[in-house]
Amino acid sequence: MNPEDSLTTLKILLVGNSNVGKSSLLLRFTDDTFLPQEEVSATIGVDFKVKIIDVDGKRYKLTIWDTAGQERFRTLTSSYYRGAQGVILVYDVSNRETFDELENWFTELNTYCTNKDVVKMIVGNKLDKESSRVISRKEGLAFAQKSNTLFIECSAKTREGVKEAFEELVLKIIQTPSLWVKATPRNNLAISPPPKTQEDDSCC
Ligand SMILES: Nc1nc2c(ncn2[C@@H]2O[C@H](COP(=O)(O)OP(=O)(O)OP(=O)(O)O)[C@@H](O)[C@H]2O)c(=O)[nH]1
Repeated sequence: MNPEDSLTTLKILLVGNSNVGKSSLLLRFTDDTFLPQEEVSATIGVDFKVKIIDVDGKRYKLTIWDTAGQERFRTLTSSYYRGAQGVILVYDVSNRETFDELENWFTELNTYCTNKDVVKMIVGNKLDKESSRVISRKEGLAFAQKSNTLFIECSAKTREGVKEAFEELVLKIIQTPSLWVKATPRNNLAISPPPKTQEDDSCC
């Protein structure tokens, strides 16, 4: 058996307006690469990548799904959300419209997400464009707090904050036991135990 098959698999989605940098964040996180503007094309439908990461001393297999921000390229919305444990809502710190439209992304997420405890994170991307920033960190954070989500600013271009965003999201997912559903080859859905804590060690 491939050792990767026994890993806990977590499904994470990237949503947000077109051009905010969802595909770039995914590429930076999985391949540590940033494509020049002329090589970037809009996502059509859905794309996904797999990445193995270690968080809190344990190894996880992430399947990270990237959707098209443009309405005309969006397909299969409900199947995309099904079973997701984490959702990253991305906006561009230099574009107010992408921030204002986060409300619509929340509505879509609340309509289609099957996990009621799904962990949500708001990510303000393009932090490197400091001189054209229109959403302050304070405003982004206030919205995230109001929406009860995690928050981080980052730049797919400079890599600042990207790894931290995914790691923080995964950490929160593993701290949410109701999301611990693991696919195994024999019985399709098995609940895996929550991570061991210090309390466990001291118990009995
Ligand atoms: N300066 C800067 N530009 C970025 C950053 N991230 C992405 N971009 C640029 O923003 C543009 C859009 O990036 P994409 O990753 O294709 O955006 P997307 O959200 O996946 O777009 P859709 O596929 O249409 O939904 C590209 O020209 C990227 O090079 C960043 O952190 N900083």
